[in-house]
Amino acid sequence: MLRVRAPATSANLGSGFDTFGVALDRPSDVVTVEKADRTTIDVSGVGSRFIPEDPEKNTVGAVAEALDAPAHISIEKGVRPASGLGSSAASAAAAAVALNELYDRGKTREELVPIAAEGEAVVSGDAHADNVAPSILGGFTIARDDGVTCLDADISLVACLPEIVISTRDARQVVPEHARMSQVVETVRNAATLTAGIARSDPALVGRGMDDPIVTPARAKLIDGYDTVRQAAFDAGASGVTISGAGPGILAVCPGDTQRDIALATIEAFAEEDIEARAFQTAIGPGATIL
Ligand SMILES: Nc1ncnc2c1ncn2[C@@H]1O[C@H](COP(=O)(O)OP(=O)(O)OP(=O)(O)O)[C@@H](O)[C@H]1O
Ligand SMILES: N[C@@H](CCO)C(=O)O
Repeated sequence: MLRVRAPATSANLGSGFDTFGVALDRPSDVVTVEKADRTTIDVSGVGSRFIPEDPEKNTVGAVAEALDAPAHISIEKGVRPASGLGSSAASAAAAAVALNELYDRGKTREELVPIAAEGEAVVSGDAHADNVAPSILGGFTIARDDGVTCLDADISLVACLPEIVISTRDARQVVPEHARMSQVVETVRNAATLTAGIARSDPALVGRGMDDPIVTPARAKLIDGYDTVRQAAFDAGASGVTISGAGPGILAVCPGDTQRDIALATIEAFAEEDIEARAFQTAIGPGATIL
């Protein structure tokens, strides 16, 4: 029997759609695996009643299949599903690390990324790796089809989670098919600025580099109160604010000692719209850990 904790993640960071992601130091999922003749799954914890236990429909089932590692898999959810905090990816990442170890498959952490991404295909129709990469490797990750680049950084964040449900599948439907060249230029400029900010652990640069003129404006329409909350976070000192993953979570970068004020400001701004929310005061953190 083996237990692995894998963290929530925030993907995209605005300018890095389907490419950038960060591991968050909280919340997380814990997955326990035990060898079995066929894969079975049980799920407990936050939002577990919305998560299928059928291996064909749960992200961890796809991972067990891809590693040819049948097991009884117990998932303790700490990351609410359909949150924008990489809930489905946290379970997949934990299962990939756990099953690789349980069956002695000898894959490196980087080799486990596309395997865990198979789980994302089950829930969103697309095997994007921008959540599973940081959940497995930790830090800030740049996920490409041919591998992952990983950087450590010390950045404080607030992840605010409103009581709204948006599925990644639905949020991918509103992504524009085309962009103007001026928008592409702005996105490249911002993505480069953000990456430099990560390399320097500079929250001002990271925040400035999160602006995205293409995907975020289209998705913001799905989140009631998005503009109010974004402005409230900036007023409380955030250096950058964007949608976390496919939403509805919102991610704010917190310079200096602004974290608590930003967390409260985002909760209050959602409350003004009659939406309950909770805010995690978090930071870029480590990847999956064998317990
Ligand atoms: N192990 C799992 N954990 C969480 N959700 C799962 C799992 N397996 C399947 N699902 C399904 O995946 C969906 C949630 O995934 P989705 O990608 O929409 O949200 P998310 O992972 O929180 O968000 P994001 O990828 O935007 O950060 C729900 O419909 C849920 O039932
Ligand atoms: N890059 C993905 C992350 C959510 O799974 C998206 O924004 O759709």
